[in-house]
Amino acid sequence: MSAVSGLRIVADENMPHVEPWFSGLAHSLTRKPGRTLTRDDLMDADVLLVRSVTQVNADLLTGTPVRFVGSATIGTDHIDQAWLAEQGIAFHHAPGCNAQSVVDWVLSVFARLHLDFELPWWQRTIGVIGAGNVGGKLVDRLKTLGVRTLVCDPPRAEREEREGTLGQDDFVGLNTLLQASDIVCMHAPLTRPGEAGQHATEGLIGADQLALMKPGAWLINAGRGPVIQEGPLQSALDTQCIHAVLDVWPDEPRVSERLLNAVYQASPHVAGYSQEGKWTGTRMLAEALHHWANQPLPSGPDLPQGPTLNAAFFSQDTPEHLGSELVQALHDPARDTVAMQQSVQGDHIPPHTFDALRKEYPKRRELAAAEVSNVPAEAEDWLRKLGFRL
Ligand SMILES: NC(=O)C1=CN([C@@H]2O[C@H](COP(=O)(O)OP(=O)(O)OC[C@H]3O[C@@H](n4cnc5c(N)ncnc54)[C@H](O)[C@@H]3O)[C@@H](O)[C@H]2O)C=CC1
Ligand SMILES: O=C(O)C(=O)[C@H](O)COP(=O)(O)O
Repeated sequence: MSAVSGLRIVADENMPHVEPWFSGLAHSLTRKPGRTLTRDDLMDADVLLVRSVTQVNADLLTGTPVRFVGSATIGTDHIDQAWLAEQGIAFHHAPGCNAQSVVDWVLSVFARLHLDFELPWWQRTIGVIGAGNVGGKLVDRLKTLGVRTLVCDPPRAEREEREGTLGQDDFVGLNTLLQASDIVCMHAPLTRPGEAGQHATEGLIGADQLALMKPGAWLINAGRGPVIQEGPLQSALDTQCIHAVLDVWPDEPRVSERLLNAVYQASPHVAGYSQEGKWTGTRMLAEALHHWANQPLPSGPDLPQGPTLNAAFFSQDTPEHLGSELVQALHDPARDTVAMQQSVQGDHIPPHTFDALRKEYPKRRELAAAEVSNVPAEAEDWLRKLGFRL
């Protein structure tokens, strides 16, 4: 195939590192707000680069010259992949790009629970629903830390049974996981019956499922909001003794004040927003587009060196306490919660305010980017297992 260049590229204005990686291929590079992108914006575009807020389907692309769509995300529920394939439009996304970021975000929530409630989460049973790139990494990290984990992932369990590769994780059914877990972490994609049949996840967690949870258990969702039904969740938080931490919302980008007030920690769909995760998402699309265009990938930008944390400045009561404080130093979910609470207008956070919180989100690094100095010998093993470099 001959090399393609001079592409007219339209990219989401919130996608970082686009110029250094794509300008060599571009005749024009136009940045647009992804949420409000229209068909008219694409009448002169060959390539469309989006994030999770743009619905890419026949309504958006019919009659446009777009031949390549890239989404710098793990999730693909905003993309009508079947329609793109029918039209012969190439599609690429970025599987796993920000998986470590989400795992580190979960650890920051655990650290908050430890510091606020003295909850020794490492001695509890943690259930993970959806064990792909994100959930699988989380399970591995928890096992390394010696935590008892339960995994519910029926599509993976079926595939591994078919392929004879069962054994790495002990899969359990959803009901068993909900009944037996002290903390439930949700990392399933948003899928509908048409594409995923009996394993569709939309509305997977409703009143019957919430009623199975242990009194006092925690439900953490960093997958997609509509996997949990809003009404039953609200009732369970109001009347049952369960607690929730939400990064994604049933009616996102609108968040009701009532639900916001009922959860312990809240964030505006930013679990994957580490600098590493965003950098990798854009780079994976750059690789895919350069491959499609039969052009060599330019050397892109590098991320700055991560921070150094001096353990001597943190409480060293126990290794776990030091770990929680260091994790909070890199990312404190309480900061996001306050920002969400301050964004309520009337009885909800409006979509444009939710999007503004995401657009202006402070830079965040993954645990592995941070180097910790002056670590007491007894804490070294725990900090390494959490993911820090010493
Ligand atoms: N909050 C955030 O910022 C982010 C959210 N996400 C969301 O997390 C989801 C998961 O990400 P990855 O693990 O990288 O995706 P993945 O595709 O690698 O894994 C998803 C796993 O969920 C499993 N699954 C599917 N249906 C299920 C069901 N009914 N019950 C239990 N498990 C089921 C699949 O078999 C698969 O193993 C993404 O689809 C995306 O929607 C991803 C990145 C950032
Ligand atoms: O990768 C995914 O999937 C996500 O959920 C993204 O982290 C969401 O970020 P945006 O694409 O909406 O910026």
